[in-house]
Amino acid sequence: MEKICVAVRLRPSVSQESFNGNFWKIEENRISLHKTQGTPISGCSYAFDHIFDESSTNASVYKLLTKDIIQGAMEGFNGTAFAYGQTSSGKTFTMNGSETDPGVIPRAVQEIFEKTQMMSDREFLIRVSYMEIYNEEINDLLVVENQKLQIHESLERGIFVAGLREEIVNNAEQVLNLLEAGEVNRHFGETNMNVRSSRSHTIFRMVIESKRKDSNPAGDYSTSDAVRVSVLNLVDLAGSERIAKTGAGGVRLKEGKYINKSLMVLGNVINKLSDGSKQRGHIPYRDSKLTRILQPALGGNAKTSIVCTVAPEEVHIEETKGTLYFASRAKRITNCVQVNEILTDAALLKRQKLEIEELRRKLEGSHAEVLEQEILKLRNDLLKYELERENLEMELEEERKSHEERDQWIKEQQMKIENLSSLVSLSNRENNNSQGQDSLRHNLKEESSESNSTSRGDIFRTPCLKAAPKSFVAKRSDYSALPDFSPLPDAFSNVVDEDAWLKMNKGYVADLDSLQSTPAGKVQSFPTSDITSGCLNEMYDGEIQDLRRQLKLANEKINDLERKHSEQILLNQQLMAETSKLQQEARSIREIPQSLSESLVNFKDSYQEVLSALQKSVSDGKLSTAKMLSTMNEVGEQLFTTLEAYFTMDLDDKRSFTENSASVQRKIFIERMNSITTLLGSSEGPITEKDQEENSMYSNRHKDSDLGGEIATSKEAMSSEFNSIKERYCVLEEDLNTSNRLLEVMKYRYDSLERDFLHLKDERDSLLQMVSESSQRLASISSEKENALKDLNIEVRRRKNLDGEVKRFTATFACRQGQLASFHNEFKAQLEKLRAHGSISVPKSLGC
Ligand SMILES: Nc1ncnc2c1ncn2[C@@H]1O[C@H](COP(=O)(O)OP(=O)(O)OP(=O)(O)O)[C@@H](O)[C@H]1O
Repeated sequence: MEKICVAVRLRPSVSQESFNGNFWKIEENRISLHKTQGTPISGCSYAFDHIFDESSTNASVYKLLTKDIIQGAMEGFNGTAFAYGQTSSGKTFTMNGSETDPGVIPRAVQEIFEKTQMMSDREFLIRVSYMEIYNEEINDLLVVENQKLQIHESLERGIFVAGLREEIVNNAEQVLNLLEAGEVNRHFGETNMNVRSSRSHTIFRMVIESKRKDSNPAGDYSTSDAVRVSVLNLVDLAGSERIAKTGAGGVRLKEGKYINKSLMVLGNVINKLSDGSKQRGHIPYRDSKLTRILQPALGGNAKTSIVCTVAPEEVHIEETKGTLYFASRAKRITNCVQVNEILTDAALLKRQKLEIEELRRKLEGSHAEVLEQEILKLRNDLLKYELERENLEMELEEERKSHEERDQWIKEQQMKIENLSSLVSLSNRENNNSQGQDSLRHNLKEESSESNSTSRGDIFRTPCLKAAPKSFVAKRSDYSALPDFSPLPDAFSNVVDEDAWLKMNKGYVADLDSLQSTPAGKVQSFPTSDITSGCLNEMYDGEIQDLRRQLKLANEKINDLERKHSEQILLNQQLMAETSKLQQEARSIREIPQSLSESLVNFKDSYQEVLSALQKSVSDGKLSTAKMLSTMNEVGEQLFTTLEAYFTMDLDDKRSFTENSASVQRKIFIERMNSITTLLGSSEGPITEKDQEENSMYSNRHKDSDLGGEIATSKEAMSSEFNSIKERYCVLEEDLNTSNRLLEVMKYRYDSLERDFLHLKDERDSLLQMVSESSQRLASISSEKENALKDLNIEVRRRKNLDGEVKRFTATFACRQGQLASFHNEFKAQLEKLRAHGSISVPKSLGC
């Protein structure tokens, strides 16, 4: 356990005026606030590991605060150094420094490469990355395009930023150039407090891997093949700021809120960690990206130092108090630091060889040939066993790998089954609501695109990582395994205002329970290597039963839908028949006026033919006036009777009106007219005496009556008759319009029914498609499952056999070791005996 090293640095005053108010006084490692007269203000005195006054240099800060961390990093310990403080208090100055006084980062880089030269017995591989957290988004400062990167966590890599560029570097100059390039991409902005204020938190990271050089093959068995991997974070935080003082507005204001919020989360994490392990409870690392990335440095496996920068001006006293309070809390945090070593199999084997060689050396010097031979035999045996053991270990390793692959495969299958289940249940829901079809299809699409992208594990790799020498990173597997994605709170952009700032800087401990928005991670249980095939069977059977049940339900729903669909079709057909009947009716109604007008034209033609025939007969003197009049009368009567019958029949029952009945009436009339015309034409010769007599009789008969009046009366009757025809025609037209409207409505209804029908058909088709897809998937999953079970059974058997073999081998090995030990003891005893008897002179060094 190791405490975090905390220091405070007071920057030189920027104000020209001399102090005439309260001021900060530094005595050794204590800083306290004093009144103008010099008396200390109670409760405002703080002690830290180191305190740097205005005259301090970056060199001294580096020496006291970071040098140890760098040494640790070279030896395999993780390390973090960061600067915290209000805006314009000197964080960037401390971390980056100036040309004349380089800061912590350039000094650290320089020293690391100097040390790699000095540690000539080890070979190093160093990678660097540089990122910023701006408005709660992680951006790569080495590659401008790498923006909004995500944080992930995996067993092998711990917490890491996916997609962050890692450059392999060979010398300090290369790193400083990268830093310079990164600085260009960093977010700075001008505020009232600082013309070049950092608007983001930056993390400069170096990953140092080292391995002892194999330069001593002659048999220095004290060497180890372990690879040390350490991560060094050098962090320049953005400054906490009072909105009122910085005069921030617009973009600056937004940035300020994000900065304050993340620093508040950092403060909360520090407060929680400083509470002591018993009262700690949940540490809200996940509440900000900054704390999530710095998690190992805060209460984890890292040597950590914090330099808290403060401003001496009286106007900043409140902020300085806040920073000092933060520093005091941080001082209480203890980390659990350990070397990060990866032991290779070769290293383990070497250790064993070393033990055997020691044993051998002890026995060396004996002149007894028998013993020598025995030793040789034992050595040979041992080598044989070692070989066997190596083979077995290799086999075991392979088994383990294939087991892991199988586990991974089973996990994938489980996920597929889960996806399928959710798909089927979604389909059930969707059946009840036809409008949800689109979203279901969308889900299907998503699902398929997801399955297409299972190979997208690449995004978790560090894309630009240059290939390291294979031998060097022999036991480091690639990082493509699925990492645990660490969600961060969405509502990060919640306003953090002046009030929040004040709380933060007065050491206010926020209600952490309300901040703990990160739900505890759910542990998904996957079948482990020692799970029995029976358990797997049960598990899969249960899932498949469940799937089948859901499929059955879906089928029932589909059947129900199909039944409804056929009912709709029946209704549709009825409506269509009705519609076609109505259409026919409307068509015949529409034809009535035209047929009427045609008939009228025909009547008119026939009537005019008769009239002209009469006129001709009268002018030729073939027909007497009396005859003409009586014929006209007859013709008129005939015409009206026919018309009356015609219209009465048509209009009273327009439904039964047909072209045939109309033409029959017309034909009768025309025939009658033709016969009159023929009759008139056939009456030849001049008017006879009889005709004249008839004429005179007719004249006598009608001499009192007015002929003109009679004609006028008949004209009136005719016009009234025409008027009534007109009225009936209007009525008919109205009826026709109504029918047309009715027809339109029917047409519209028909169209909508047709649309519904097509829609239902589509739905049915897509449902059928889905069901067939689901069935196919189910079938393929079942066959895959069966195969997996078979493989698993074989695997389990093989594993058992191997375990047995390993046990047998270990027992034999132990037995041989025992034999060797007893032989050694015996040999020693013999020597002792011989020495005691003084029969031979045995050198003291031999064997004892
Ligand atoms: N110890 C120091 N000696 C000399 N100058 C200093 C010192 N500390 C800070 N300064 C100067 O004060 C100014 C503000 O410092 P700096 O930019 O490092 O503050 P900061 O805390 O990083 O601010 P911000 O949070 O706004 O980025 C700079 O001009 C810097 O050169």
